[in-house]
Amino acid sequence: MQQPKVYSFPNADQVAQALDKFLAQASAEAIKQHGRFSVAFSGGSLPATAAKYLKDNKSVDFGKWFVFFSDERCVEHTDAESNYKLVKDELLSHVPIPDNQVIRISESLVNDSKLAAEDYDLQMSKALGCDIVNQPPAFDCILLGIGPDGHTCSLFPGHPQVEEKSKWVTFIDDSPKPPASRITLTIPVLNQAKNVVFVVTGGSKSDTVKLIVDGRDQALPAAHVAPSEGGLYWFLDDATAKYLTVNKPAEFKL
Ligand SMILES: O=C(O)[C@H](O)[C@@H](O)[C@H](O)[C@H](O)COP(=O)(O)O
Repeated sequence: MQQPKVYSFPNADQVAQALDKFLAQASAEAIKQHGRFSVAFSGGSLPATAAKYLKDNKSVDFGKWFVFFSDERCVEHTDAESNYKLVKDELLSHVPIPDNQVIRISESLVNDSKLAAEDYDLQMSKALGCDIVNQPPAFDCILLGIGPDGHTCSLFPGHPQVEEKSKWVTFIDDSPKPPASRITLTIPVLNQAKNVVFVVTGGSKSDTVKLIVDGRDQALPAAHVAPSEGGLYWFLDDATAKYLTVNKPAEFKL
């Protein structure tokens, strides 16, 4: 596992500018190497930050992007709680990603999170064109946030989903963060990715980030994210990075 690369910026707007540059380069490299860019988005504040400059970046070949969701609430696609709706509003409705290259939860299954998770796993393996029965899919990029409790995706402290090793998509019906029913990628998938990028701004999680980035406190699910061969990145604002002393922020240069 590589050491995390930590970048810190004066404010969330500059985090968004840097993230735009990072994603533009990562997607260009992936498209050059294997003809597509597979990226998974979390919900919360992440889509707005990731899309702020990216949605107007004319250098990006969005036609070769395949968009997935690191986790998703078990709700209709038009529901205000839907991560698909959030990413659509912030990014998908502004850029030319073919609709059949956006892999979303099946609406017909949102009332059965177990079936929704199994279906999403099948959709994921079909879209990535690989037989992932024996090994997790290798996303080009997975974009993650964290909660104050150190959750990421819908992997929450003290919940069994954090330890799931044989499924690539699992489900939860007692999420401490509403809504209660969700599907989520599992740690083996996150750790197979070529790039995992945490985006945390606002300053309210500086203690949590310290425990994860410096302390690698395994009680916190986000600390389980350690890509075996891929890169691990933290895009933070200065208010969030202020307690880091072991993995101090480095100069951002691509
Ligand atoms: O569906 C979700 O709720 C998210 O995927 C979740 O894991 C989110 O990333 C964190 O809760 C951070 O959310 P904020 O960035 O809004 O604090």
